[in-house]
Amino acid sequence: MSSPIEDYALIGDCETAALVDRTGSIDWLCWPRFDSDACFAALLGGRENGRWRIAPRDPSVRVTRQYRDSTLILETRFETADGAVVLTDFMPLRNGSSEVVRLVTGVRGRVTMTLELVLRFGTGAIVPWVSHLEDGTLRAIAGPEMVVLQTPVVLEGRDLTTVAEFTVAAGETVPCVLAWAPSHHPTPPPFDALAALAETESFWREWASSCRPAGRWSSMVVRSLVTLKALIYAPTGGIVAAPTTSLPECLGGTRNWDYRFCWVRDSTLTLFALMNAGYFHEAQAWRDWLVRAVAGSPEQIQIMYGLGGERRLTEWEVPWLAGYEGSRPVRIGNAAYSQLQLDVFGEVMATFHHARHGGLAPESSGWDLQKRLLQHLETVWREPDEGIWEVRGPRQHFTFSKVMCWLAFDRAIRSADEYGLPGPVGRWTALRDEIHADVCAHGLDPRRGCFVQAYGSGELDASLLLLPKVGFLPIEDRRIAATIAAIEEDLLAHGFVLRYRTHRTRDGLPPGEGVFLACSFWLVDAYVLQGRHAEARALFDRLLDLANDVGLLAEEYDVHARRQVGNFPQAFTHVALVNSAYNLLAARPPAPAEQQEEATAAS
Ligand SMILES: OC[C@H]1O[C@H](O[C@H]2O[C@H](CO)[C@@H](O)[C@H](O)[C@H]2O)[C@H](O)[C@@H](O)[C@@H]1O
Repeated sequence: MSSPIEDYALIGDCETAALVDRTGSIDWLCWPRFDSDACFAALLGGRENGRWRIAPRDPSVRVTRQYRDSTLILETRFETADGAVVLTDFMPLRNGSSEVVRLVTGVRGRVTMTLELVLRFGTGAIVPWVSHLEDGTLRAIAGPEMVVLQTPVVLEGRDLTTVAEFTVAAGETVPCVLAWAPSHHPTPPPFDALAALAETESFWREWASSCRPAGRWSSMVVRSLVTLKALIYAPTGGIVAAPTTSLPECLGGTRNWDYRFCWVRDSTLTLFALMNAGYFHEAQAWRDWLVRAVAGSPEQIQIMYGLGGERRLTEWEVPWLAGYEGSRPVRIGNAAYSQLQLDVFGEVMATFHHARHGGLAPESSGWDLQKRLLQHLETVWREPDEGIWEVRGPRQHFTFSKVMCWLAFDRAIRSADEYGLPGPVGRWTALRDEIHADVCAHGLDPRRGCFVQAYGSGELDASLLLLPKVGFLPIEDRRIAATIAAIEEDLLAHGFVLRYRTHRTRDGLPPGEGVFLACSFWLVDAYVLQGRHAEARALFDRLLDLANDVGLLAEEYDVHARRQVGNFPQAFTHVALVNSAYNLLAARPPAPAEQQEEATAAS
């Protein structure tokens, strides 16, 4: 059985990522891309579905771990009765090859370690053919894939598993390097693990050093940004929503989805957070990715794509995996790719508008693309859709979707005005005003005076917290105040925010899920706008407390089980965290005592 979600840490090389638990086991790794088949899938099944564990043979008295400063290099320290070792895990940035490096360094005494490598290609199903080459390399091949293990440790094959036992004394370092290559390529050459460590460290340090300081929240903000950067597929600029599939939104339930794709929504929001923190290079790469991905007929625009812009993301269920704590089915692919979600138009237009402010290099095809999107939006905004939450029930006229259509035209008008870009501005203005009137007429509950989830519905929806943030109505507007109050009354669980009441909404799925962390950060933002600073800070700090020991958050949190749930780590959540931190920071100047605290945190 896998570990609790919060026991995992992320390592990655900006093309794929792995999850390592507190016992030194890598239980998830898709190779060579985020969306490839996994060779370690124990996360969604058992050890027989593939994992790589390096840990002390005898029980550890204490396990602590941390990332090395602002990097993606994980250090797990095991204390045993015989001494202490540090296991350093990382994936070097690629330079033609792809590796997972594990270094075992003795800190005190002499510690006997065990290594157990279970390679199962095809996401936990295929046992490869394993051979020991003359130079000591272990090579595993099945079909198109090859994985090799290079280490001075003497390896042995037992029960379709590679095992070893070795002792590390204080001051010694034992390297283990696992490399992937297509099976028709030559076996990867010997790899200098220590040189790679130094290069990887300086890459991440340098990248993190240009982050705009976030006062007392700097370390959590940097961790979130490093995580977001790790989710960007470097060759194309596409951004995955999370590196995992099918971590359940409800333990033991069926709300299990594949997030290893690029949602236009999640990607734009990620960029927003990165730009907020001062990163524009990634924005440029993603804009170019988007221009390529949506090229062609505007009617065929999708809400999500593959890493390279692939369009067919057919969803299927994996029969051989038992699922995370029995949460089945395990899904690969995501049927949401063919949905209509009107909010993405607003998110795209807002992000590009923001990027212009930040000085993103002008590019004519970028504006052309945006104009084409608006042309298409003009023909579809009156349609019902699946909405931001991607319901699998009947389409509805979701209020948030319509508001984001308003936003799309509003930001286009502003871009045209401020940067002298060609319109038709008059046409966009008429549409913007028409949508605004439509939402105010149909998206409001006349009895309570608050906005509701969908036209004609009495249900609330946490996405409505974003209405003042995008400027649809001012925060002082009584309808906005009523909406925030109604959400506080109806959607809070232990002070955190549910997306909506699943048992009262036709989302096509059995009810029940955790509180949605991004939505909880949106409540922080709403409090900031309302000037409720103490409540905003209190909620923000409670949310930060949900992060695991290395600062990572999943999509949701189960307040009863006190467990993280949903895919992990999730971009959406970390994006919201970053934005809330900057919003809180900008809200008011810190008191003198806090200034001192923040200066210490930033140094
Ligand atoms: O629970 C229903 C839906 O859950 C997923 O969508 C959620 O994740 C997306 C990626 O982070 C996010 O963009 C969306 O707003 C969330 O609702 C899943 O991908 C859907 O297929 C599923 O219907």
